[in-house]
Amino acid sequence: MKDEGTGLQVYKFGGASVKDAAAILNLCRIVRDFGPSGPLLIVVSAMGKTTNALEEIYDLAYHGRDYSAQLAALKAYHEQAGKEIGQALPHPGIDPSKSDAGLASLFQELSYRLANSSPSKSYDEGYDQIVSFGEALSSELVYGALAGSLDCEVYHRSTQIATDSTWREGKVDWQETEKKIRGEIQGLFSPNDDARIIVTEGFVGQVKDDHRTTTLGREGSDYSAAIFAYCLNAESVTIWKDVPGLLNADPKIFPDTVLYPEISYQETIEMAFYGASVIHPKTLKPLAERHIPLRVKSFLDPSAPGTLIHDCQHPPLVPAFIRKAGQCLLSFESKDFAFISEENLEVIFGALAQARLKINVMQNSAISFSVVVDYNEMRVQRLLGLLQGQFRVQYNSELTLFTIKNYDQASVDRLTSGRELLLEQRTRSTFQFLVRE
Ligand SMILES: Nc1ncnc2c1ncn2[C@@H]1O[C@H](COP(=O)(O)OP(=O)(O)O)[C@@H](O)[C@H]1O
Ligand SMILES: N[C@@H](CC(=O)OP(=O)(O)O)C(=O)O
Repeated sequence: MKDEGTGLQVYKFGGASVKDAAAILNLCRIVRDFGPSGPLLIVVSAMGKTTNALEEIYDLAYHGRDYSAQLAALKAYHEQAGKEIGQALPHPGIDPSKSDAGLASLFQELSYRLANSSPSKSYDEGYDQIVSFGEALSSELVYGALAGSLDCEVYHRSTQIATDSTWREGKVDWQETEKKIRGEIQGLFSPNDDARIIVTEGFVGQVKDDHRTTTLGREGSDYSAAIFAYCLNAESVTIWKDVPGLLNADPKIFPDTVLYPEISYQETIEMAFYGASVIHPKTLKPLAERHIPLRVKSFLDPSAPGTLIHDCQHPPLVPAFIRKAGQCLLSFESKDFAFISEENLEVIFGALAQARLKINVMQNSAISFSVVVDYNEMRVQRLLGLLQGQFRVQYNSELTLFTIKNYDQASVDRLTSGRELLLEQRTRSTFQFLVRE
C-alpha cells in the first residue's frame, strides 16, 4: 500500500527549458502561475547544449589540447544569461552580485580542474568531475531567478544521489540515497509552511564512500527527478518539455504525431527503452514502484494538460514509432562452427557486460548470434579484444533501429517500404528492424 503522501511536487526542467535568460524567466512564470500552493522541489539540467560543450572541453583538456576559446564561450553564455536575468527581475530577492560571484567561483574551480586533467588519470572518472559543472551552473542561475521573482522562500541544495563508482552511469544506492535526501531536504519542508521551493541539480551523483562526483548517464535528469520523488514519497512529478506531452513519435522526425493524454507506466517504460528520448528510460521504475504519477507538460504552453502517466487501463493505443540512430550490429560465430550454445552465450554476454555495451535487440541462428547495441568505438574495440580469440566477430556501425509499438500492417508498410532491412524481429506488440540510412 502507498504511504501517506507528503504533498510535495517535483518539477524537472531540462536543457531546452533553461537554455537562456528568457527560458529561465519563463520557468519562473510557470512556477508562479501554474505551480502548486504547497512544497515544490525543482530539479534542473544544464543550460541548452552545455553538457555537449563540457564534453568537448574535457576531451580537449584530457588530450592536452587548447580549450580556452570553448571555455570562454561557455563562460560568456552563462554570464550573459545571469546579466539578463538580473536586469529582468521585478524585485531582486537576492543580491545579483551573489549569483555572479557563484558563477565566477564555479568557473574558477572548473578551470582549475581542467588544467589538472591528464591522460594519466581515468578518462571516465575525470569526465564526471568536469561535465557535472553544467548542472551546478544552471541551478545557480535558476535559484537566483526564482529567489528574485517569487515571494516564497527559495533554497538551493546540492543534495547528491549516492551511487557506486561506475563513472558516467553511477548505479544508485537506494538506501543511502533515501537516507541522505530525507535528511537534507525533507526538513526544509515543514508541514505548516505551504509554499517553499528547493532547487537542486539533476544528473549528478556522488560515490557513497568517498564523495567523488559521478553522473547518472546522458539525459539522466529525468531519472534524478524520479529518484528524489521516490525518496521523498512525492505526490507527483512533472517534466517540462518543448513538446505538448508524450506523442506517438518524435515530432522532429515524424509528421502528424498524436498526443497520448493518458498512458500506463508499462507502455511508457517500453517506449523509453526502445528509444523515445523524451523520457530517460530509468525514470519510470521508481515512480511506478511508489505509484507516483508522472506528467509530461509543455513549457511553451503550460496550461495545456499534457500527458498523465500512471497506473491505468486504457484502450489499445495508436502505433508508436521510435527511431534510434547510432546503432551497431555485431555478429558472433564460433571459430569451430560449433552451434551457439548456452556456454558460448555466457561468454558473449559476459564480454558485452565487461565492455559496457547494452543490447537493444538480439537474434540467433544455429552457428551465429547477433546483437544490436548503441555504437561506442572504444567499447566495441574492447569487446573485440575479449572475444576475437574464440569467435569470428563482424560488426557494422552507423545503423538505425526502428521500433513500432502496437503495430499493425499499415504502420509496418508505412515505415519499411523501400528500405533494405538488415535485421527484423516481431513480437505480438512490437515490430523492430535495422537499416542503413
Ligand atoms: N514520443 C515522443 N514524444 C514527444 N517528444 C519526443 C518523443 N520522442 C522523442 N521526442 C523528443 O524529445 C524532445 C524532448 O526531450 P529532451 O530534448 O530530452 O528534453 P530536455 O532535455 O529539455 O529535458 C522533444 O523535443 C522531441 O524531439
Ligand atoms: N545535462 C545532462 C542531463 C540531462 O538530463 O539533460 P536534459 O534534461 O537536457 O536531457 C545531459 O545533457 O545529458
